[in-house]
Amino acid sequence: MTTESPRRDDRSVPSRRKGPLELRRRQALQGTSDQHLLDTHGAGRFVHTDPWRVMRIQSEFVEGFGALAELGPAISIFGSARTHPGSDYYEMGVEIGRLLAREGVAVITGGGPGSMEAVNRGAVDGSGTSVGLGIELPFETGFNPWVDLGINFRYFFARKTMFVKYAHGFVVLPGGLGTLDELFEAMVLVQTGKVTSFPIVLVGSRFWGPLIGWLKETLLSEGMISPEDLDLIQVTDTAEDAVYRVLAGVRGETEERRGGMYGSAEEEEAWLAEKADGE
Ligand SMILES: C/C(=C\CNc1ncnc2c1ncn2[C@@H]1O[C@H](COP(=O)(O)O)[C@@H](O)[C@H]1O)CO
Repeated sequence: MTTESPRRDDRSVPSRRKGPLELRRRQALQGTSDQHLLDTHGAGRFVHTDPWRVMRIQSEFVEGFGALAELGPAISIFGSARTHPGSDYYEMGVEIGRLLAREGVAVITGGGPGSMEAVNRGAVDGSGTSVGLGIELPFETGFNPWVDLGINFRYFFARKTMFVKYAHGFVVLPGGLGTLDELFEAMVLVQTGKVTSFPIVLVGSRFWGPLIGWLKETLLSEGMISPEDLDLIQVTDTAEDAVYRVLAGVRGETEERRGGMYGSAEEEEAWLAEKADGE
């Protein structure tokens, strides 16, 4: 038995157009857009629908672009939400914020506690521009007191766009999952050519060393990344060198100065040898 195709103009099949959509059968029996707009029953439900979310997402981009368009030179700095004043990582963050501010470079952080606070604090101390891009979380922490220009986001992806679009490079302090997410997103954007000339400097060789070792010994040796991908990141141990490297990278000076991730090919060899000796 063959099944005949229904005729396009079969009037027994409910059908109608809704903007660009062609709707048939059950799809066509839902109300029109105007009916939904004017209907007061269940008012408030609409804010949980995807079209409404699209508007909110759009407004986050509009707000972000509007607030940051005239920021000038800026560096985004990531790092743990859990470090405390007095710890090495926190104090490193303060110093990096201060040094960038003194170079006339704005800092952009996640606006939260820990190393984010440290960097914002340093920027204020250095009389610079201190930006925080907050994120709505179930455990709300609010902006740290050293954020001078704060924008709160509902959506991670809109916020991430701002970190990249308005910064000329990234500095990454030790951190957890949030920091790793931000680091790897940046690396993928550079690897895939979505952003160019974008230096990424990791601070803390003891902290980052094992990750770099894994990238080399597992990802590279199993052919999951190319040797050039390892050049996407640099590692250093001082605030001065981190700021020097990220600003040199912004100015396109990276290649003259750098032979490998550890500043020079020799330094990198030495680090690898030390690691092989069972550090
Ligand atoms: C967990 C705590 C506070 C959370 N508040 C945050 N506010 C703003 N941005 C945040 C927050 N937590 C994480 N981030 C982002 O991720 C990075 C740090 O995450 P990690 O997992 O601590 O490494 C950071 O760069 C932010 O952009 C306080 O207990």
